Amino acid sequence: MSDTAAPAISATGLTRYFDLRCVVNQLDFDVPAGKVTALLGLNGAGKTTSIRMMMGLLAPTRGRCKTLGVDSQSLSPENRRRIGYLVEGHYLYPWMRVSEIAKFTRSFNDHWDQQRFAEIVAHFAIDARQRAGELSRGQRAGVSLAATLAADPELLIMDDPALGLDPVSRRSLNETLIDFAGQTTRDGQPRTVLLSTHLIDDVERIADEIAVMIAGRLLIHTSLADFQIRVDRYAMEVSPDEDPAALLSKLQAIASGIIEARMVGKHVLICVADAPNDFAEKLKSLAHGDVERLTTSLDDLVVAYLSRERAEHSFVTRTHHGKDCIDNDFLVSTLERSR
Ligand SMILES: Nc1ncnc2c1ncn2[C@@H]1O[C@H](COP(=O)(O)OP(=O)(O)OP(=O)(O)O)[C@@H](O)[C@H]1O
Repeated sequence: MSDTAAPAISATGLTRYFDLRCVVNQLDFDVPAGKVTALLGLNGAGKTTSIRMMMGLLAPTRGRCKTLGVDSQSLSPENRRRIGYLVEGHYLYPWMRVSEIAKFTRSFNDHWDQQRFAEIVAHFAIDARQRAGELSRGQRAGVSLAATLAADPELLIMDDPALGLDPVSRRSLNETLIDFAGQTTRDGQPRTVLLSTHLIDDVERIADEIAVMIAGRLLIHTSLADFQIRVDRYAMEVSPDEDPAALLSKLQAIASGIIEARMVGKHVLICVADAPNDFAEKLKSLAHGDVERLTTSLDDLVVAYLSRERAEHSFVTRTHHGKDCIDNDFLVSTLERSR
């Protein structure tokens, strides 16, 4: 899929207030067609509110959003047919058998794929004769997923679909998603997935792109590979009487992308984006011992961003103009002592 194709979702200045509180703040966010994009953020970051505006279920206070090329506030039933929307909770009529849920849902869906429904249901080890009320939470998630995907959506938006699922159900969900995202629709359109989640391990398995929201703002949006390449962690040994504020200033003087610096025991753990080539060398000149570049999981990197109270260093590789934009306006770091 070419990166120049029109985005599946394109939000411009999307903003939402509840009373006087701004919960989504000037969101510029393109969700590329044909890719799986994971939207991350702490509780209350504004993910669900953003998704509801993208789905046309909530009006923005300012700004706008095009979903599959149409203003999200004016999506027709035909437009909506191309969008699958799955939220956590997975409500199903408890008295319906799984097979009846399929029959019921397909009755208002021209593109229904019964084989896909049956395969997904089987993947979650569900007997189609069971009633929804008898299913476990994971199985209910499986039926909702099957019903959503059997409708052959071009755009799939999922809000925390794996919430509360056991590891086996989560694996089934992830495998189903990977399989689904890799296929085109019956009309030959690439499939796009936007997934809000707290499960970073899952993101690593299924997402192409990662977007991070903090306090209503989009802080990072880039490819997963780029994120992992651009963000690094180091451990630097320091003297026990090191002054944290002075050390932080020195760190910021050698790299503008300091995301987090935490004192743990006699080490400072530093998370940095776009570190200059000589960063490790310069750290050595500040250290009172070893400097080590840490092998770091995606979880470590994301948590370093999320653990800040305020949005700090950010990079959004996917702008409307397709160019990289590094926004250091939010670079306000504090060095924390946690010993
Ligand atoms: N209808 C509403 N009225 C008032 N405040 C709301 C409403 N909906 C959401 N909020 C507030 O907006 C903020 C953002 O909520 P939102 O559900 O978008 O966050 P989220 O990132 O999806 O969080 P979570 O990860 O917990 O699902 C929260 O502080 C929430 O309390």
